[in-house]
Amino acid sequence: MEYGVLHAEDILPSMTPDICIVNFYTNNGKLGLHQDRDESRESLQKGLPVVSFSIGDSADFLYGVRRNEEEAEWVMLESGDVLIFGGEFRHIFHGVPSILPNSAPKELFRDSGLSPGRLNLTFRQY
Ligand SMILES: O=C(O)CCC(=O)C(=O)O
Ligand SMILES: [Fe+2]
Repeated sequence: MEYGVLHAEDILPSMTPDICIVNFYTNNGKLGLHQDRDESRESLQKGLPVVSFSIGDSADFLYGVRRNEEEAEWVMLESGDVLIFGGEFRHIFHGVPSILPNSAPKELFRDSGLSPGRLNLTFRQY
């Protein structure tokens, strides 16, 4: 992995998103390790990035080069975090094994009317 990069566009190809996939996780919500490969062959070959926005409760996020939870790396995604993967890591396996209930900023649910849980938006180019 590259560290110390200030701008994702310095290391990833730019894209114009035309797809947004919306996931909503309740307290027991989870998503198994998978690759995002429903986009066009060209998009996948170019490594056009997936841009993922997390809103609401925090989530454990696993990622790795194989579909193996034991080997996977882990990061916590909190409300407001933006995760981007593309380039040589476009085919990385990733998933959400668990949500941390009641971890969102309190004002969020109060002010937005969003149901308790975690909202994730991923933008991609087909
Ligand atoms: O909820 C997330 O952070 C990941 C969502 C995801 O991997 C997907 O929609 O393909
Ligand atoms: Fe995914």
